[in-house]
Formats: sequence, C-alpha cells, structure tokens
Amino acid sequence: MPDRLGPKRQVPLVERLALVGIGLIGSSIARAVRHIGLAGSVVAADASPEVRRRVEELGLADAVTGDLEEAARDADLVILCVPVGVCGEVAAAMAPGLKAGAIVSDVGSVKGAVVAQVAPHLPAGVHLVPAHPVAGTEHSGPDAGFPTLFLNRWCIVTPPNGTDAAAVATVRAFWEALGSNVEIMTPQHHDLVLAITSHVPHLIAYNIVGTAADLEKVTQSEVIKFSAGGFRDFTRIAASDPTMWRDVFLNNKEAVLEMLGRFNEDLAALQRAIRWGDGEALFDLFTRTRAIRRGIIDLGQETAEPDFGRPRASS
Ligand SMILES: NC(=O)C1=CN([C@@H]2O[C@H](COP(=O)(O)OP(=O)(O)OC[C@H]3O[C@@H](n4cnc5c(N)ncnc54)[C@H](O)[C@@H]3O)[C@@H](O)[C@H]2O)C=CC1
Ligand SMILES: O=C(O)C(=O)Cc1ccc(O)cc1
Repeated sequence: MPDRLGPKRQVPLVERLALVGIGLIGSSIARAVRHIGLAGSVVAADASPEVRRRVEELGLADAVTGDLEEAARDADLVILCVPVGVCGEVAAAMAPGLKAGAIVSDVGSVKGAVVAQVAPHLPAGVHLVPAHPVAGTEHSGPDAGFPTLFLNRWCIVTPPNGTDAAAVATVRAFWEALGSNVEIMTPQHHDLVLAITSHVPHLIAYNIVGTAADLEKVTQSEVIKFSAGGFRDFTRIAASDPTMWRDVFLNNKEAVLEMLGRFNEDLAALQRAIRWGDGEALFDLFTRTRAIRRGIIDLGQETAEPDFGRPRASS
C-alpha cells in the first residue's frame, strides 16, 4: 500500500479547480492537489471571512473569494466541501458562473439529499458527479486538513442515472490521484450503507457521552478520570462538528431511522440476555463481532493500534 502521494504531474487533470468550503475536507483536497499538481489553478471559496483569511495565510489556493459565482466562473471542476444542509443554496449561488461542460461534485456524507438539492440548480450541460471520501477526523477548519487524508481510503462516487461517462471518469481519476480507492454505487445505496457504518455509530457516540454527562451519582470528573479506552474513543467521535452532523441526520433521515430500528431491537435482545443470565447469547455475539474486527484488520483497513501520529487541530 502506498504511504505517500504520487510525484508532481507534468500535465494537470483539470485546468481550473474551484473548492467551495475550505474546512477539514476542502483544505485537505487543496493541499493534496497542489502537492501533486493535479489542477492548473485552485480557487477557494468560503462564506467565512476568518476562514478566507486563514486560507490566504496558509497559501492553500491561487485565489480566495467569498463570491460563489466568481469562484465557479470558468471552473472545469467545482467541488462542494460544505455541510450537506447548505449544498442547495451554494449550488444556486454559483450556478450563473458555471460554464457548459463543467463538472460539479461534492464530498458530503449523505448523497441522495445532496443530489435532490443540487441538481435542480445546475444549468444544462453541467455534469453532476457526487462523491464521498470516506475519510476524515473529528476536527474542523482549514488548519485541520492534511494532504494524505485520502490516501488508501475509499471514495464512493454516486452518479445519478445517465451521467456523462467522461465526467465520472474525471472524478474517479481525481480521487485516485489523491490516493483513494474508488467505488461506484447509487446515492440511495450509499446512504443505506453509511447509515450503519458511520451515521448511527456517530449517534451512539453522541448519545453515550451525553448520558454520561447527565448522570447524577457519577461526577463528570470521575467520567473523565476513569474513562477506559472504549469510552475515550466515543468522546473523540462525539467531539465531531455539530453543524455537519446535524445536517447528516436531517438529510439521511429514512436510512438512519431504519438502521436505528434494527439497532434498538438488537439492543433489547442483549438487555434480555443480561437480565436472564443468558451467557451463551452474549458469548455468541461477542465471538461474531470479534471475527468482524479481525476481518477488517486482515483487509488492511485498520491498524491494530490507535493512530497517534495524526495531526491535531485547534477547533
Ligand atoms: N469531517 C469529516 O470527517 C468528513 C466530512 N465530510 C463531508 O465534508 C463536508 C465538509 O466537512 P468538513 O470539511 O469537515 O467541514 P468544516 O466545518 O471543516 O468546513 C466546512 C466549511 O464550509 C464553509 N461553509 C459553510 N457554509 C457555507 C456556505 N453557505 N457557503 C460557503 N462556505 C460555507 C464553512 O465556513 C467551513 O469553512 C460535509 O458535507 C461533510 O459531510 C466527508 C467526509 C469526512
Ligand atoms: O473521525 C472519524 O472516525 C470519522 O468517522 C470521520 C468521518 C466522518 C464523516 C464521514 O462522512 C467520513 C468519515
């Protein structure tokens, strides 16, 4: 498995790249793209003046703007790296600047709702190719990004039916150049898979940390002092960005509720096994789940030890 990005390219994949939203994901893309020369030029757009100032200080782009129409003008590829709840309004604001043949993509953690919100605003001749890099951290903002974030990670590309094949190939080549493995699926299937592998686990983390914080007979300082490894992992996840995750749950409602229904049934069965002293049921489940974890490690998608080498950010 490669442990670094490829060498600088002689010929960029796209001439002009516009990144809208330069937080963790947008700034990681900007860093990687500039590192390998994947775009002729990078324009960065963000609604926040503080973020724009920081992007300029960090030298992450050739041009920085708060005007989305200006950012989109002449861009060959535009990638929305904003919370999923604002993708529609962002698409509407930049639409007048888009040229025919441009590709609009995104990195949102939910795909069906993003397609529904963005597609109606795009002029004819503009290709929508949504994508989701399944890579991230609990940190936010332009200081949190790093160029190897997508290396050896999956990127799921979810083109709506009938999307131009050349536009899909460009988005695939883009993510492969950033070191990702690309898989294509429908937006609906993506949302179902990610509901159980990412969205519900985040909800469980938010919930358990909230429950621990609200206990009367166990103090907060005891929770912090005696937090074992498992609980510490939950607190890391529960430190993830509130705006981003609010939008994920509001925009993947059906799939999350479906998975939560199943989760609640299985939890009730475990509750019953504990109440009735059914050690066999507990042992059987724990044996099955241990095999799943070992399968993930065998696939090389996880290290057995936690990754302490990852950069930390302020927010
Ligand atoms: N954080 C993570 O681990 C991952 C996040 N994603 C997806 O990536 C997207 C971005 O997430 P992050 O980079 O973590 O967020 P972030 O909070 O670090 O950055 C988002 C940026 O978007 C800007 N923004 C918000 N509303 C805007 C608007 N209306 N117009 C222009 N700019 C606007 C903010 O000022 C901020 O700089 C989300 O859709 C999220 O679901 C995907 C994979 C992993
Ligand atoms: O920090 C973690 O453990 C994550 O799970 C990061 C993450 C968050 C959201 C995504 O859509 C993909 C990856």
